[in-house]
This record gives sequence, C-alpha cells and structure tokens, in this order.
Amino acid sequence: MKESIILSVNAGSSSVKVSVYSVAELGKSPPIQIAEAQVSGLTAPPASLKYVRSSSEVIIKDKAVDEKVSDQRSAFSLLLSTLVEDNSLPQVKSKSDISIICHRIVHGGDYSEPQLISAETYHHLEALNDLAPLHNANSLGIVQLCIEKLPEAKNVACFDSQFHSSIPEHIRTYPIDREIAKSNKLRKYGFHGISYSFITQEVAKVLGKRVEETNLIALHLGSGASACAIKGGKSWDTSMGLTPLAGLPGATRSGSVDPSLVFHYASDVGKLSPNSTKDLHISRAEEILNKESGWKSLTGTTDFGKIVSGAFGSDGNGGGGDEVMKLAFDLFVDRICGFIGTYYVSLRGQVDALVFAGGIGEKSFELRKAVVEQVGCLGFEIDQEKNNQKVKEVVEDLSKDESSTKKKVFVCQTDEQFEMARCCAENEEFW
Ligand SMILES: Nc1ncnc2c1ncn2[C@@H]1O[C@H](COP(=O)(O)OP(=O)(O)O)[C@@H](O)[C@H]1O
Ligand SMILES: CC(=O)OP(=O)(O)O
Ligand SMILES: [Mg+2]
Repeated sequence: MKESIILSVNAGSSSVKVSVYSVAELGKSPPIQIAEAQVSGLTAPPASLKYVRSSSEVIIKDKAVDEKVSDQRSAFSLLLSTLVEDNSLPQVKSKSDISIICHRIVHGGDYSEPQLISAETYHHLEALNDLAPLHNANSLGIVQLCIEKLPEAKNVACFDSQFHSSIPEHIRTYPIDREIAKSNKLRKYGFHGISYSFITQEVAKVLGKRVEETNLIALHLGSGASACAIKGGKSWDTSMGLTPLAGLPGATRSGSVDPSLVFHYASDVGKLSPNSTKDLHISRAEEILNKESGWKSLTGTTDFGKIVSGAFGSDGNGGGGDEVMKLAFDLFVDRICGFIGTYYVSLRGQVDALVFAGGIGEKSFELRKAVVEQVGCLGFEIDQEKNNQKVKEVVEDLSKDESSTKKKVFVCQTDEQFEMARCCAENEEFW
C-alpha cells in the first residue's frame, strides 16, 4: 500500500511554516515528518527561509529571501517550490504527490471540528475574515492557491478557535446587550488553540497524567501572544477574545487597552471631545490597534529577540541597556504575569505546570526567568542552569528541583503543523 503525504500549512502573522508528513496507513499509523520549511520575519523584512529535511537535517538556514516574498501567499509559493525542487525528497517529486493539505485557519467562528474545505465552507470562512485581520484572509489566499495548483489534493481547515469551544458561558460572554451579542455572534472565541491542544497532550505525557486530569497555565508567545488556562485537558479561559487583538500585546498588536482609547487617538487628543475623533473611523482604528501598535510602535522593531538584547545591554544584565526596549520587556512581563495570576485563581490553585511556548516563549530564557521570578509567590521556581540551555526536547522541565513540591515550569516546542496532521491522519472523513 502506498504511503499518504500530508502537507500542513501554518500561516502566522509574521511567518509561514509548512511541514510534510508521510503516513504509512491512514487511521492506523502516526504522521512521520519528512521535511519542514519556513519563511519568518515577514513583518521585519528581509524575511528569511529555513529548510530542514527529515526532522533535523538543516539544508537552508537564515537565507534572506527576495523582497517580493513579502506576504503569506508568496511565502507559501516559495516553500512549495523549495520542497518540490529538492531531489533528495523522493516522496514529493511533484505537487500531485500530496494527498491532504491541512491549513491553520485562525478564526473558525462556531466550528468546533476541522472541516473539509468545499465551496460552501470556503465562503463561510470568508465571512469571518474581518474577525482575524492578520490571519484569515492570508490563509484563505493560500487555500485558493492550493486549489489552483494542487487540484488533486484535499484541503482541510483546522481552526485555532476550536480548542476553546469548551470555555464556559460565564467566561466567554461579554457583558453587553444579549440580543445583539447573539445576532452578531459577539463572544470570546480564543486562538492559538491548535498549539494549546499539542501542548496539553505532550505535557500530560511528561507529567505521567491522563489529559483529562491535566491542569495547566500555558503561554503561547510569538508574534501574536496569548495565555490559556487548561482545566481537565480542556480550555477553561484564554486571553484572546472575539478577535486575536485582545489580551497580551504582540508584534504589531496593542493587546487589551481601555476600549475608549480608540475614541481619543486622533491628532488633537488633548481635547478629549467627540470632535477630536471625528476623522477616525472604526476600520482605521482597527488597523492602528492590529497593525501599527505593539512592539513595532513602542520600539520600532517587531523582532522580540532585538528587544531582549536591547533591554539587557552589552553585559547581559541591563548595563548599557536601552530604556525603550526595557520598557517593552517589562510591560510584556507585567501583562503575562497578570494573566498567570488570574488563571491561577480561576483554576483555584490546582495547576500542574506553567508552560512556555511560541517563538519568544521557546527562545527567550530572559523572558522566562523574569516571568517565573515574578510569579514565584504562587509556588513556581525556575532552575537557571536548565533555563539557559538551548531547548532540545519537545517538552523540557525547567523547574528548580524536580522532586520538590513546587509547581512545575516547562518549555514546550509547540508544533501546530504536527497537531493538524495528526488530526487529519486520524479522521477518515478527510482521506
Ligand atoms: N532568541 C529570541 N529571543 C526572543 N524572541 C525571539 C527569539 N527568536 C525569535 N524570537 C521572536 O519570536 C517571534 C516569532 O514567533 P513565532 O511563534 O514563530 O511567530 P508567529 O506568530 O508568526 O507564528 C518573533 O517576535 C521573534 O522576534
Ligand atoms: C492567533 C495569532 O495571533 O497567531 P500568530 O501568533 O501565529 O500570529
Ligand atoms: Mg504562530
């Protein structure tokens, strides 16, 4: 029997990551990664390309890509040709070797399960584009390209919001007019759920617990950042809301601000009168908060790595550090700790572990250290030596004393592409 090839596509706000899997027998065997490629830094050009064959053979690393590769769709085209043109990847000699493509779609509205993409689902998802302005339209652009260029493959939509369909009503409800909330579907949806689902399963394995018994506070900190309270293996609360703008700040997103701030953002803000905002329309305000805020507006860079090195200065301890970078770093730590405190109480202290993931969570030991030190009063403690090492395993225990009664601190190399492939390989409907 011929193996099946699954391509998983993860279009984030600053990157596109694809992974290719071979599945010996759908429904019976797990996906085995045969290649992985990504274009990152789309918000801080030039973007860079990385290509890894198998799961660790690095073929291309940090290669600056042509300036024309400036959005998610062109990045995907480059990734697809990188895979197909690699003669040492015999499983993907041509595009027609790919049988299933799973797409990360950030906003899935009321969908609580992945969907095979038909004309109907496509149009349904298109209607949600405005609710994830940095994501959904880009992902659908990639879906469209796949339909054109790989007509034989099946396209499956996996939603970032689906993991959060378990959030209880009193948490997902906004205190506004109930009728309007219902008719306009205004509620907390939550995102990064594919990542949280992966994290929950992998951390439960390391804890030696069943997923249904696992309680976590997980942090997915990338270009977009969020926190999630996981109770009994399910999402109990998360910091993003109706859209991925709410909660923590991001590369170009403000995160939560006083909603009235929008009405006072115009040039003559000092007056604070209705006239001061007469020229600021809602769509423009959304653009400002989604695309012109966050690290970019505060520091001039969307690269959090630069913010960390700027904040800590030449001696790594803050000596000679840049004040604005330090402000951004401290602000992020403050907002993250706010959610940890809230979720700790919301979970009534029944927390097995605090988990860091996402580009920043996995790479910045400085950020992990600062956060864990601040929430030390809740019983978390980090081992500096373990924290300073480059992360190698899928899940690593960074807790101070592994045998103590202290709460655990983990870092998890999250894998949204694998989570989507696993789901497609298990679900007969998509074969
Ligand atoms: N060594 C590092 N220290 C801190 N942040 C880093 C480091 N390396 C990468 N990052 C940050 O990780 C973020 C990208 O995270 P990622 O989860 O890959 O993004 P996306 O949201 O596009 O999926 C960027 O802000 C990048 O600057
Ligand atoms: C939902 C979201 O913000 O995703 P990303 O961090 O990948 O942009
Ligand atoms: Mg991401």
